[in-house]
This record gives sequence, structure tokens and C-alpha cells, in this order.
Amino acid sequence: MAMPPVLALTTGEPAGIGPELAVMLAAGAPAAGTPDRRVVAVGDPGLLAERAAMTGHAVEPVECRPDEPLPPPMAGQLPVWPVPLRAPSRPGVLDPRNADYVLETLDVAVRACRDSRAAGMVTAPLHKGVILEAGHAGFTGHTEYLRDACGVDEVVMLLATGQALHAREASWAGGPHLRVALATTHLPLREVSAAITPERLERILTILAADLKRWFGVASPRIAVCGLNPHAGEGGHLGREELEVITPTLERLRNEGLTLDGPLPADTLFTPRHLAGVDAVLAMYHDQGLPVLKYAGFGRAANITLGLPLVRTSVDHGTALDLAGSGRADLGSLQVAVALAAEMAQRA
Ligand SMILES: NC(=O)C1=CN([C@@H]2O[C@H](COP(=O)(O)OP(=O)(O)OC[C@H]3O[C@@H](n4cnc5c(N)ncnc54)[C@H](O)[C@@H]3O)[C@@H](O)[C@H]2O)C=CC1
Ligand SMILES: NCC(=O)COP(=O)(O)O
Repeated sequence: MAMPPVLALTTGEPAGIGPELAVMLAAGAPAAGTPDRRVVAVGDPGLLAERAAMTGHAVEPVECRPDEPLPPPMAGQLPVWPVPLRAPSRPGVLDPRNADYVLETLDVAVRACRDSRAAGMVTAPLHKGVILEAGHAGFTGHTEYLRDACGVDEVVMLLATGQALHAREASWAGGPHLRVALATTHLPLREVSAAITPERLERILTILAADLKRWFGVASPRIAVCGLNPHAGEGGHLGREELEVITPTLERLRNEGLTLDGPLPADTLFTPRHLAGVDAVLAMYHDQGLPVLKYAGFGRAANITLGLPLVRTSVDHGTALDLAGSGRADLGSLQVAVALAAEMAQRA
């Protein structure tokens, strides 16, 4: 039987803002221009009902079976594929007993995507620290968890904001319309240099170029690559990774047909002269690229995992434990992430 094209929204860390954002999404009208995809929350229906009441939203979670079509849409109802909390959850108070709950919501969504019961998954934020505390050694985030769950060798974290969220041909032409990808994701800074290998850069750039074409319709992507060191190494005086690893790798990939600028000093790459005509920037590490992206569009950006055999988008923020239960969290990034997943699902 043909299934309705739904997006699975994992509701994330139960003590964070994810559950109330799911409720707020169900309470509001779809963002303008969003392709018609229904959202089914993945999480504990009781938790969602409690957060709806706490934040003053008249939203009723309706339990549905993941292997059956959703009931007809009704205003004020939020369909839920149920996953039971392992322990009661209070806003702002982390409990390692719920780590398995959070991971199970991801497993349910991945299975639904792989079985074509969902057109894609959108993830509300989880708390990496509490999952590690619960004993899931090596857990570093959705991106790496989904890589392993899908059995692929490499994935790429890309954040986008503004017009750069949408499939189009035109490259950067001014304004806060950025796509920023990362060569390394959740690594301590002291381990970044060793992780910047020719093999990793080649895998990341190959996926990035292919998925800019696939998901964003960029026919011949041009990617600007940051150096690792100040002034891209200052000719080897401030670090040798550019000379020994990054430059030769870019050279080899150019010979294979990729259009790559750099390595460029990261402090000047994010200026109009260097961004003009660029389709994405590759930063070497998390806090080299993401502060710029978040300055340009925090709350209106989405995170996309490239290289997966399924559509996954996410919010640009974390669990915001300080806001959980208050109803004051900004819904903007989740709306953007849902709209982008719906758009990507049309191209899948
Ligand atoms: N997609 C995901 O699952 C992500 C998870 N995280 C995780 O979240 C946890 C907390 O991370 P932090 O660095 O504290 O970042 P955070 O994004 O949770 O909070 C940073 C600041 O932004 C504010 N903020 C965040 N989201 C907001 C929203 N929707 N509306 C209004 N204000 C908002 C918070 O109140 C706080 O002041 C960490 O465990 C981190 O790993 C962080 C980023 C993404
Ligand atoms: N800063 C982005 C981030 O931490 C997102 O991580 P992930 O859980 O989506 O892998």
C-alpha cells in the first residue's frame, strides 16, 4: 500500500527544547513555500502532551503505528510514533537514563527512511554529554551516529542559511546566504591537525561536490577551502598542513575536475571578494566555520548531513536547557529544517 510522504521528526533530548518545538510546529501554520509533507514526531506522547500543556499550546499528540498510514490531518493534532521515556523528564534536568530513549528515536526514524515509510528525517537537538555519561563511549553526535547506522564510511556536516538553503544555480552574490561544510566535526582541537589527512579531505570534498549537485542543483560547484593555520600557514612558518596536506590534495582533486579555491586564510575567506561565486565553504574544524554561519543566520539556518542514503536535516542550535519548558524557544530553525527536508525529499 502506498504510504503518505511523511517526515519523521525526532524530538531529541527530553529535558531540552526539542519536545516543545515539536508541539509549536504542530500548533502553527506550515512555513510559506513548504512543500506538502506531514510531520510525524518520534518520541514519548506523554512527554509531548506535558510540554504542550506547560507551554500553553492546544496540541494533542496522537499515537500512530509506524507501519500504518497516518490518520487524516486534523488541526491541533500531532501524530506520534511512540518511543517510551526510560525515566520521567523535567525541563532543564538531564538524566542519563534517557540516553537510550533518545537513541531509539533515531533508530525508529532511520528505519522508517530506509523502509520508505518516511521521506526523510529531521532531528531536534540531543545532548551529547549526557549520552556519553550514560556509557555510549565514542558518541559524538547525530552526524556520526547516522553515518554508522547507515553503514557509510564518511558523511559531511553542512550548515546553510538564507537563499543558500534552497536548490538553485546561482552562487554567493552577497548577503548572509552561506553554506559552510566541515572537514572535521566533533573533535577536540588538539586532535584536528592529525585528522586532516589527504584521504579525509578527498572523501569530504568528493561528497560535498556531489551533494551540492544532487540536493542543491548546483551544476558545477565551486568550493572555497579554508587553511588550518593562521594566514593559511604563512608559507610554512605558522604550520605546515597547508603545504604538506591541503594544497597537494586540492591540486589532485582539481586535476580530477573539481573547482576548488584555496587553501585560503579563514579570516579573509569569509569576505565578499573571496565568497563571490562560491557555492560552499569547507572549514577545517567546527569553530572555524560555524561561528560565521551562525552570525549570518542563527535561528534561520539548518544542518544537513551529506553522504547518507537518506534525507536528514536538523536545527542550527542545541538543547537550550536554560529555555526548556518556558515556551520562549525560537521555532525558526526547526521550520527551516523541515522545509529543507521536504524540498530535498522532492529531489530524492
Ligand atoms: N543538532 C543537535 O543535536 C545539536 C546539539 N547540540 C548540543 O546541545 C547541547 C547544548 O549546547 P550549547 O552549546 O549550550 O548550545 P545551545 O544552542 O543549546 O545554546 C546556546 C544559546 O543559544 C540559545 N538558544 C539555543 N536554541 C535556541 C532557540 N531555539 N531559541 C532561542 N534561543 C536558543 C540558548 O538559550 C543558549 O543561550 C550540547 O550538548 C550540544 O552538543 C548543539 C548543537 C546542535
Ligand atoms: N554544531 C552542530 C552540531 O553539533 C550538530 O551535531 P549533530 O548532532 O547534528 O551531529
